[in-house]
Amino acid sequence: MDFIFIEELRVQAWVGIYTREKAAPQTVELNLTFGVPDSAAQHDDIADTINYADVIERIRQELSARHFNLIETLGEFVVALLFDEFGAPWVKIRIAKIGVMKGVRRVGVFIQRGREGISLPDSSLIAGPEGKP
Ligand SMILES: Nc1nc2c(c(=O)[nH]1)N=C([C@H](O)[C@@H](O)CO)CN2
Repeated sequence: MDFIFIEELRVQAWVGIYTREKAAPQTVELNLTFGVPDSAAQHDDIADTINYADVIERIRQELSARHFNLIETLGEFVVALLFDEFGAPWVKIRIAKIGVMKGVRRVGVFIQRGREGISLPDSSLIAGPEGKP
């Protein structure tokens, strides 16, 4: 398995439990890593892998179209999108709200999951930006 990463993807999302968060979207930052077949590199063919431009477009579309109370629910939704629509065998995702609380730069959720039957790689090999998950 190879891994595609997408770092510091900023998306407008409807998320939060407060009235102001239900009235307007806010910027969330996503860091994603997902598995792709290493056979894609051998064939040098986009048809054999997951097109990361399509992933970014679908995340933007979906997050602009629905509201989530919890950042955890939003995170699980993106994981399900990668599994069900793109067939990713393994996903690591970190989603953060930016500057929503005084004295806190980012707050959010981190989820790492393999599809049923897919064993997890050693996570130390696939650290996110600056070594963060
Ligand atoms: N575990 C969580 N706690 C909180 C969440 C959340 O999504 N998961 N959300 C909020 C508010 O929406 C907050 O972001 C507003 O500042 C509070 N706690």
